[in-house]
Amino acid sequence: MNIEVTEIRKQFKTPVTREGRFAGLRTLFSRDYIVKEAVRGISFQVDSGEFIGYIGPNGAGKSTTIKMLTGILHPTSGKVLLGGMDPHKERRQTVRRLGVVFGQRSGLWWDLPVKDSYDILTEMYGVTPADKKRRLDQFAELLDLHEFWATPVRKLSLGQRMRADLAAAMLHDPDLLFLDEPTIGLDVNAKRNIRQFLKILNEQFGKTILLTTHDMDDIEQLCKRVMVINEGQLSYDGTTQGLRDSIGLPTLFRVAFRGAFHIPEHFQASLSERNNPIISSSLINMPIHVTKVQDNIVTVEANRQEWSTMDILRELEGWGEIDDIDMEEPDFEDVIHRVY
Ligand SMILES: Nc1ncnc2c1ncn2[C@@H]1O[C@H](COP(=O)(O)OP(=O)(O)OP(=O)(O)O)[C@@H](O)[C@H]1O
Repeated sequence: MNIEVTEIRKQFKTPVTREGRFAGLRTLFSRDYIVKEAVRGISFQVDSGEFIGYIGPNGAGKSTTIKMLTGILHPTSGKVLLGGMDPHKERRQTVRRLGVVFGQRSGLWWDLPVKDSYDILTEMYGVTPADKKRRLDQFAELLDLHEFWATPVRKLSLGQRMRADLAAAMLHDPDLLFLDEPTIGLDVNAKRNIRQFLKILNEQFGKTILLTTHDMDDIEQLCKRVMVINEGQLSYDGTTQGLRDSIGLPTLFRVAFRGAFHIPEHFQASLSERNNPIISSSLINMPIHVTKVQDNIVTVEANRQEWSTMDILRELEGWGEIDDIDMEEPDFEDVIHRVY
């Protein structure tokens, strides 16, 4: 199911709080409001089958956007269409095709065993017993649900609860999934399991997934495309690799030479800068420069926006006979840090 979002805005009006006698009553009847524009004119399209990340700093407007997409909030202006339907006006039809998972709170009944929650949900969505059985068998295996099948939700570990919630969101076989922080608070192992499951949902089941997260490993490992929201507006919409490239943090190449090698002087900017910052400042703009030489290993920082990997390798080959090369991309956390 595709998503079409056109120029959506959301303003929140909160009454100005009065002070002094009868403050509460005066606030209630006040005509003065503070207007907060949480989302300020966002447009994007998501094709069926995409796995897209939606990231931004705290308070940027992510949850407000998701609430408008899922029909919980109505945009102050602009339009949302999910598979051609308005999620607010055609709520019943859209809800059937949506799955929503919030990492911070469970969609299951706290005191009931997991399986009882599934019974209620399948009733609510009118899922046939045969479909219910088929889907639960499938997810029980993929998410290892059996170990806590009869346990009340409140007694589950965070990782178990997340698995139970994901299966719950899939019971009515939605086309489109909204996931809000599905790996929050999980240990490395549990995160890996959840990511693997999400990958299967997207690649094998063809689900369209929009993922909100503060975990940049989620984005790197799962999403080809990422949108960044900053102060209510999109500041980036493109490939994850493109975001990395646009920030221009250097890639590190560690090259081991066999035997003698020669580094052309103009690539030694950083080395000489350490010794003499004045001489080399004009050379620092070279697309690659050597930052360290230790025995036969040369470390080179390269700006891959200016030179392709092939250009860089060709240049390095000219310096001597290469024994081995190790390449290290900039850390995605660092990239995002620059974007925010
Ligand atoms: N119901 C509301 N009334 C008034 N202001 C609100 C309301 N909901 C959100 N806001 C404000 O709108 C802005 C965006 O909030 P939102 O929850 O969408 O951010 P977010 O990107 O999801 O943040 P986080 O990463 O912390 O969850 C914030 O300044 C928030 O205080």
